[in-house]
Amino acid sequence: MINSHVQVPIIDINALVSQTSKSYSVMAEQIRQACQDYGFFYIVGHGVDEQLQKQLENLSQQFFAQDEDTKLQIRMSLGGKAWRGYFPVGNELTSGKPDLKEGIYFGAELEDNHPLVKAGTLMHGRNLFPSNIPQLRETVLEYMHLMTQLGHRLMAGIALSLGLEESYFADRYTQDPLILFRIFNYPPNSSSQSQWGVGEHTDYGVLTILKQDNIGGLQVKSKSGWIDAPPIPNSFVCNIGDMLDRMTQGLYRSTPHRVRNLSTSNRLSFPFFFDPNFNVEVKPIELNNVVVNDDKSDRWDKASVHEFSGTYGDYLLNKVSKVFPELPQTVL
Ligand SMILES: O=C(O)CCC(=O)C(=O)O
Ligand SMILES: [Fe+2]
Repeated sequence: MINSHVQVPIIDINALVSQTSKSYSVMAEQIRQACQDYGFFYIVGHGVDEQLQKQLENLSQQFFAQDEDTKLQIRMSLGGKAWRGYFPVGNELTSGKPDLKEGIYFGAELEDNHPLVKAGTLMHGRNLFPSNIPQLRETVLEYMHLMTQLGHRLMAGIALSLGLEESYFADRYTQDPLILFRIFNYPPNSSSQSQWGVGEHTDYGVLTILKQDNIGGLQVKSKSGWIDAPPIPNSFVCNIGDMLDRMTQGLYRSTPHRVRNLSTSNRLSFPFFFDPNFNVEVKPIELNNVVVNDDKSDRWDKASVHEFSGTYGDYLLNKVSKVFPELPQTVL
């Protein structure tokens, strides 16, 4: 059952990205409300080049339309410890169940002599790009660059929404963020038993910025039940992840969400994950008047993000090792 009376709020962030206004107090309040009530919000007025977005969509469509063997030329097992490349439908698990989606994993493009790559750190390294669609490389790199800039501005907005100084997160966690980017293709449900494109989960980091095409299928678990987050032209869907839940002691919840493509066409989506630096320890923020919310029973995985200790990398690797059990699992 979907509750169609409740909607994820829409926030215009033009002032935040163009930095034209000295006062962001109204917007900061909107962000606070949205993060507390939904853990999700749409952004408009973000200024991300529409032409580039269109190009990204077209090239991605072109990639997924190819036969499996061609797509497998950049398969994840060739990406080694960097965990980059293509995975076919059914290979990624959410809560132990295969998702009805295929996709490509990307991340910050790091040279072999980068210290983290030299140390053999999982999830760091070079991307795998398809040689037969050469424009995809520059388009993805440019898109990740713009999303990274946007991520920094949104974290400034989130800091303000918590009554913190604008640079709070940059100073402690996201000066050099962990960047992961994925392109997913959700085929239509062919069988009568409709399968989840991605099952119920929360995201792991601080902030996800999602571009979705015009098909729809994303659902968010709001306080009044599951609601749709339908496509809104030239918007992005933002949601907060487990690390922001942890930092705010549950004031900003990492909200469960899931996807089911009930249309008869493929659905493309482009989640961009703006996460804390891999090697930093994520600690609670000293917030005034915050009632700690750590009710594990209502979390999808019955786990507490508040109990773990260690770096963001430790948290992430523990999670993702369950998603792709067959990939390299050791850091060194
Ligand atoms: O495809 C979508 O709309 C959402 C994907 C998602 O939730 C994720 O990758 O974490
Ligand atoms: Fe997600």
